[in-house]
Amino acid sequence: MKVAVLGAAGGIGQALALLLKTQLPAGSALSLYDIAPVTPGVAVDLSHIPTAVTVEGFSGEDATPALHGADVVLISAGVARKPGMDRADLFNVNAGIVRNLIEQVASTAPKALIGVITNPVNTTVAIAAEVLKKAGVYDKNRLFGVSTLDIIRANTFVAALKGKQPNEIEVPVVGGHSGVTILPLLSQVKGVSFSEQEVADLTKRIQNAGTEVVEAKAGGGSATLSMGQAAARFGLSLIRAMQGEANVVECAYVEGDGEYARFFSQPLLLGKNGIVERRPLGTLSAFEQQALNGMLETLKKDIAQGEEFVK
Ligand SMILES: NC(=O)c1ccc[n+]([C@@H]2O[C@H](COP(=O)([O-])OP(=O)(O)OC[C@H]3O[C@@H](n4cnc5c(N)ncnc54)[C@H](O)[C@@H]3O)[C@@H](O)[C@H]2O)c1
Ligand SMILES: O=C(O)C[C@H](O)C(=O)O
Repeated sequence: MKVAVLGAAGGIGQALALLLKTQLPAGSALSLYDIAPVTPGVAVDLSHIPTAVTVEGFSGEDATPALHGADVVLISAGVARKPGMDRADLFNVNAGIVRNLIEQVASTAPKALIGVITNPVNTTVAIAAEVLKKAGVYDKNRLFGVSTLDIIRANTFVAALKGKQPNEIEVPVVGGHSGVTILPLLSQVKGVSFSEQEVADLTKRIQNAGTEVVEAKAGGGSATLSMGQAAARFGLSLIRAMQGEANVVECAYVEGDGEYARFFSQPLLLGKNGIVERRPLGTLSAFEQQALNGMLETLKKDIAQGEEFVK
């Protein structure tokens, strides 16, 4: 299997590349691309780690040398938030970056599974879908917005509150990846229960966790290390499913049946060609149902902005 990371010299890209170098199955290839000239050096640095994963690095305007033969492409190229900004403020710069990179994926690795990390995810995934469609290679089972960070955060916060080990907790997080569109389904977490106040407080904390990091970094960027871990988890799940492992389920932001919005994060059964089955959300509490209804206008607007951008 070959995994390409686009944006590989950045905060997320380097953390993700390190985790993939140490955790991809033996015989895998890791291909790093970033506009920054340091990228081949990042690859040389990683190549000294003794695992059976080859690493190559490419820089400059052309991403295609990194994309030849890629089975999975993870994209974190773009700018990150500073305090006072919300994710939508990144659109002006990142929309064009994602469009350009996806055009190159479409021409060079049209069958790859693509994970979009670059914000605003609610919108950049719609851009990616429209670009792939224009190129005649869109397959809605192969394009994912990576929302795994919301899940690992939710797992961490719930475990801390309830005195559990984080690996015992799995919180489904559905909707989108910003503010009110992030909806943790706390009513579905096995082995714990919550008061109404706990649900309200936890939901708010999970929705604001990105801002918590942006403010703590005080102008030095947004989440990179936890996102590296989240993207590695998601990318490795894609690889495990592609290699035939059964019952690999992850939540991600994908095009579904449009019941809530064209793109929506929900649990997905993964397989050799990406999504095998979109799983239903299950029974929602009254709080969750109200939050779901309340997010849809925002989410649909975010999606429409991406669709318009490519028209
Ligand atoms: N999906 C999520 O949950 C999630 C979480 C955290 C961050 N993010 C987003 O991920 C993105 C990257 O964050 P980061 O902290 O790694 O930022 P960063 O600034 O550390 O790294 C971004 C990298 O992208 C590269 N880049 C910029 N323009 C490029 C282009 N045209 N082609 C190739 N590479 C290019 C830069 O050279 C840089 O190395 C941001 O948009 C951020 O908001 C998403
Ligand atoms: O908050 C951000 O800007 C980055 C990312 O989307 C996050 O959730 O940490």
